Amino acid sequence: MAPPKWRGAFTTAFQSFLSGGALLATIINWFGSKMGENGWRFSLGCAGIPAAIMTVGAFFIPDTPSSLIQRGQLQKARQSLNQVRGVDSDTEAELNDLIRHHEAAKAATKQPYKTIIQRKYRPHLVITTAIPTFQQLTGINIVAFYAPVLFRSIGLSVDGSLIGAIILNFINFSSTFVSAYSVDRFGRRLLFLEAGVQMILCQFVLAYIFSAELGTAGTANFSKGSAILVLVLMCIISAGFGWSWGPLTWIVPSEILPLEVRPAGQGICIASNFLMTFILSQAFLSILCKMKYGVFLFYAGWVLIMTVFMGLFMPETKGIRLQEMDKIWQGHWFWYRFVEDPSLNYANMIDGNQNHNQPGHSL
Ligand SMILES: OC[C@H]1O[C@](O)(CO)[C@@H](O)[C@@H]1O
Repeated sequence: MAPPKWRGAFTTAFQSFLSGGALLATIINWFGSKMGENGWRFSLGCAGIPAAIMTVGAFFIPDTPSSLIQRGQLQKARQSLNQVRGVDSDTEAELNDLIRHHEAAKAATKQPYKTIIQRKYRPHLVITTAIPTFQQLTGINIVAFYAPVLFRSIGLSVDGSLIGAIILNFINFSSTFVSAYSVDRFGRRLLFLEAGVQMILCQFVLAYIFSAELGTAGTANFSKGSAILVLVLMCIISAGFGWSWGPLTWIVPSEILPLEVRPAGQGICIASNFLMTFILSQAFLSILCKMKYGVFLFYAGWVLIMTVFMGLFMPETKGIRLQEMDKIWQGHWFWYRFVEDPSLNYANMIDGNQNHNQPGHSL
């Protein structure tokens, strides 16, 4: 529904609300911690408020043009598209594209999971699974879930640890706005690559500080200066995450998945993310006890791998219309061999040439 030019900024709102919710929850918990034994009831009760807003708000969400087309309401779809794009814009071409994709989707949705494992969807499947899995391997939820515990272990008071967690969440939330501003101007790849380097460097320095202050015994006391440095470095990691892997994990799959495999792809994307969140949060304490400061090197290693992966396999998708997304795979140095090039096939049909796909240009 979002115009391609501003699609990244619009989709970033999803992550802004997620991290905004986490920030609010941390603040509520901080108030809860001051309320004595009923504090947890207050914290838990507040969780019902957004659920109520969502339930009521659902009645006011407008239908998207795609959904109207799926239900055969073409006239309403046209009106809806005109409403979104403005009455002056020529929306007929876009409407026809959407109808064409819908026809393809209808043919494929009988067996969506069987469809998405076809060879021509390999780039979509790999990227849609890799990004949400990697997102968790940045270690962000370890920072999110265990920040107060980590802050306690470096000598901060209970109150100080909760405030530290609020600061971290605030940085994470604010940086999603940096992403909203830059993602459609500078592109997705730049944000992935820049934030990757930023997070790796901070994780290395964190490993060094923890090893120098705590060694492997984990019993020494942190100096105040080091404790502050730890908080600052974690904030820098949080900021990098907030303007890259946080929102881009939802933006990229939503823009690369063609309609015919979109439901299956989105399902795989969310499932990979939640599965990885579950595994890492369950394993974290054991990993921490075994690896001590090495846990930061563990995550730095993963961020290095995923940054190289993005550099090699993730084409730029900024401003590309969904209907034209095929072209970016056809022009990619690696993925071109998996996708079909309809224009070449058409050419073959006309002049009988047996052309093979050639990468047009490397993205
Ligand atoms: O994108 C979702 C991820 O982002 C966070 O909300 C942090 O900002 C994580 O808790 C979650 O796993």
